[in-house]
Amino acid sequence: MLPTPNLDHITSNDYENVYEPAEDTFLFLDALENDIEFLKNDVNPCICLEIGSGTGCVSTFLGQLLGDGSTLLLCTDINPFATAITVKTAIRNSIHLDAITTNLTSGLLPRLYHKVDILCFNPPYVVTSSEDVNSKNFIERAWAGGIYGREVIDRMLPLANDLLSSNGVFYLLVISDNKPDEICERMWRDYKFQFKISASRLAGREKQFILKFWRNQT
Ligand SMILES: C[S@@+](CC[C@H](N)C(=O)[O-])C[C@H]1O[C@@H](n2cnc3c(N)ncnc32)[C@H](O)[C@@H]1O
Repeated sequence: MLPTPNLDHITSNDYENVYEPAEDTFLFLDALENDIEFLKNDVNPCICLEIGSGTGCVSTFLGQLLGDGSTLLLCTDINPFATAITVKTAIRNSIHLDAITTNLTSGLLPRLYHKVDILCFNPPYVVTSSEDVNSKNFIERAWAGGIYGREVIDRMLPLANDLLSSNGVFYLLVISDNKPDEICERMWRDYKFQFKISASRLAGREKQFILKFWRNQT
């Protein structure tokens, strides 16, 4: 396994405002590393986009896995502290990426000259009240997913359909409470995305899954 990105520039004070990498983050890294030959050879990405990049650990790791620096790495996060740290993490690990503070993909489209080939989202997925989804507290906003933990996820699904290139792939982290079967059915029914569970892990009592969606037979 490639070493995880160096995060020693991030202080405990930073983690009061930015989601600290946890089991879900590391499951994401595993799923990307397991798929790297497929991603390099079959997807051959021009643009990768991570929504909700937090510390930037996932996108920086993806940049390291892809290795040649020719893929444009873009990140968004609704939290300005997160986008600032995402850029620092990339620089600390000699990766170039751009990070934009915005809600999901708003404000991003004018910057895209090509559809997205690899889309990653480790969303707020914990079941909470709907009010918590729009909390002013950035840490709460990192995990609060509203009803069934699906409120942010459900806003992202149609955007994934709009953004992905024809051979693009979308990795989405979910937990059992989010009803992964229903998400997959919806992606197939509404957008004809094929799907599989790319990785899964029990973290405490929570079963986490990385769902992988794509359009073509790959
Ligand atoms: C579970 S954390 C994941 C962070 C990081 N990707 C990781 O794996 O460690 C979810 C991230 O999504 C961000 N987020 C929440 N709602 C968002 C939205 N509407 N648009 C963009 N980012 C959002 C949070 O600020 C947080 O950084």
